[in-house]
Amino acid sequence: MTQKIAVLGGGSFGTVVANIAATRGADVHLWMRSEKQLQDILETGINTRYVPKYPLHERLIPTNDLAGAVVGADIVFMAVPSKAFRVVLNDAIPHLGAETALVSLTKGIEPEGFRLMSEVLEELVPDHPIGVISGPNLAKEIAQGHLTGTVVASQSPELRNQVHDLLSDRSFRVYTNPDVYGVELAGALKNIYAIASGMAAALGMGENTRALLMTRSLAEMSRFAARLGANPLTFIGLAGVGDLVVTCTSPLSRNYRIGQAIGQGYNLKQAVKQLGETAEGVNTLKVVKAKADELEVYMPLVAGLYAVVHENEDVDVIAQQLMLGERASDVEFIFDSENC
Ligand SMILES: NC(=O)c1ccc[n+]([C@@H]2O[C@H](COP(=O)([O-])OP(=O)(O)OC[C@H]3O[C@@H](n4cnc5c(N)ncnc54)[C@H](O)[C@@H]3O)[C@@H](O)[C@H]2O)c1
Ligand SMILES: O=P(O)(O)OC[C@H](O)CO
Repeated sequence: MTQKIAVLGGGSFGTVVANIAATRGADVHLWMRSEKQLQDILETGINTRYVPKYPLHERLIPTNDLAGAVVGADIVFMAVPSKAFRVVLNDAIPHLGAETALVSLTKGIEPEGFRLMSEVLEELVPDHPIGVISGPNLAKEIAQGHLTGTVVASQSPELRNQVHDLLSDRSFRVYTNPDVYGVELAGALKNIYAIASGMAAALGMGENTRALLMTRSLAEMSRFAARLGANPLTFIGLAGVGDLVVTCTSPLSRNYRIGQAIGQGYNLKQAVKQLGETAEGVNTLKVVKAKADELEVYMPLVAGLYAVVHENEDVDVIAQQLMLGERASDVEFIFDSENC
């Protein structure tokens, strides 16, 4: 039987995931709140604002009727920014079927209580199968047909298989992982380091610097994640290394572009305004800095970036402090730092 899929959020990533599912034969309802955007898609068959030149499949039904999109859906994919996630989910809940699965595509953290989106799902829809998708997935590259890998994480093997079968196609390969928290945390954390990398590029720093930054970012992310109970090995997969590589090197990443703008001398407010799209890393940086301070996790890059982005500290001064920081081990999950 044809599956009914709902994707809530008509931005770049929601649109490409909806289109892949439609191309694979599902009936897909792509919900967006903007009437203007809806009319544009109905008239042109393209989401011009977010993914121009990407024709949408005829099975993709754009709509602003949330109830109509969600009723009878086998899977609801949540594709709104983290700040809107809880509100949109609450609006959708009355229309969910008893068996409907929910999968988050969102890479952010709710500031109150440091909740990841899977935790918001567990809190609000505890009886439904839930999962998350994360990985090196620049929406605009997926739209261009570039070969792409992603990760679906869920504690339910049935849901992992269901999403794998729904979204796998010639240019989109789906891997699975049971570590929901680790996959999701990796996707949220890498946005922070993409800002730092964009900034370093704008300041003319070299490839040695980029390699140093990305490798130490990975060490810092996994240290923090391990302290929160995630499996640090998850970070060597696509959701960790993979996504860190793509967002720390590509100007298609909005978080990277925020860093570039700050490196060019714009302040945060100007950089966010200029971007005009979601850059989750800006808030994630704040939330993670507070959590790292609370848990006393050593995160020098987060502390340094926070000082530059949110406290207007001089980037050269912070970079010097980082370079002259305390003695540290290269690979800390293997060697005890006391013996290095
Ligand atoms: N774009 C990508 O390449 C990409 C890839 C993977 C994951 N993500 C993640 O997916 C999430 C969504 O990102 P995106 O790129 O699609 O964002 P986007 O900025 O392109 O679009 C966000 C969409 O959500 C809508 N929205 C915002 N607030 C809303 C609200 N209160 N109610 C209803 N709709 C609302 C906007 O109108 C817009 O249609 C983010 O967490 C992002 O990190 C993005
Ligand atoms: O544009 P960004 O920085 O939100 O990154 C998009 C995706 O997360 C890349 O995997």
